[in-house]
Amino acid sequence: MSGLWAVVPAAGRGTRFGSELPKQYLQAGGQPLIAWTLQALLSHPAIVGAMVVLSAEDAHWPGWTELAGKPVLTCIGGAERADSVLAGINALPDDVRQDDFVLVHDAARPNLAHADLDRLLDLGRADPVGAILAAPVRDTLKRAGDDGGIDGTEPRERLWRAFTPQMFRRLQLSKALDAAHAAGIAITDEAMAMERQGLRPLLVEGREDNFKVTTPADLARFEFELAKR
Ligand SMILES: Nc1ccn([C@@H]2O[C@H](COP(=O)(O)OP(=O)(O)OP(=O)(O)O)[C@@H](O)[C@H]2O)c(=O)n1
Ligand SMILES: C[C@](O)(CO)[C@H](O)COP(=O)(O)O
Repeated sequence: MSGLWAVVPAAGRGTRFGSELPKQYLQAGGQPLIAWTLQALLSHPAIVGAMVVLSAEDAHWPGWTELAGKPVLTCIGGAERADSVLAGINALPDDVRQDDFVLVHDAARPNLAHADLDRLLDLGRADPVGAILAAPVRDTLKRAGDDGGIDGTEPRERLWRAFTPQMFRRLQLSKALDAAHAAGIAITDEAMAMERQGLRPLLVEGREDNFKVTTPADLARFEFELAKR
């Protein structure tokens, strides 16, 4: 089975994190978060290269052209994450066929485990649509009122939290993203674009520690995870 390219959206500003430096370049364990993310992907035998999607204003990209002996390419993303993902897919090398699976993984998720990637690839490759890593909601969900009080409790049966990587076939995903963009629909993950096409990607349960670094508490959590390695 041929290897997969990973599209790594890394063009965000990290507004919710609140630092001057975009969060994907914040240091943990002696290197920027994006280095941990790329190493987690490129050290896996099934991943053959990474397309890192950068902001046009990015002044921090270290300029890697190879990591773990595999090619690292870059392109410029867009205003929204979905725009960046589409730019990354369109910039992939021509030898990535239209029906090849591609993996999309947030630069801001540095703690991806190979066991999760193995499971996603095994199940996703066998699925007619593709698959995403996710985890069932295990907490009670409250809807907040404007005053900070509880407006109600939401049913959580069969609710899952979507993670990345998410894996879909190149042409099918680019068409779905194009369609959502044309319809002016805000897409927050690749699966949502596929769902809009009437497709039902497979949910693959992944580890809760494959979290996205969004706030300073998440960075502290990743540093704790590193200390356990
Ligand atoms: N226009 C954008 C926005 C986000 N991303 C990337 O998508 C991933 C997940 O997005 P998020 O956690 O929201 O990152 P930011 O957009 O940077 O965070 P914020 O919403 O707090 O600004 C990150 O790796 C981010 O760099 C991107 O490539 N292009
Ligand atoms: C793609 C994602 O990480 C899945 O949970 C999430 O939707 C990204 O959301 P963000 O607001 O762009 O961080």
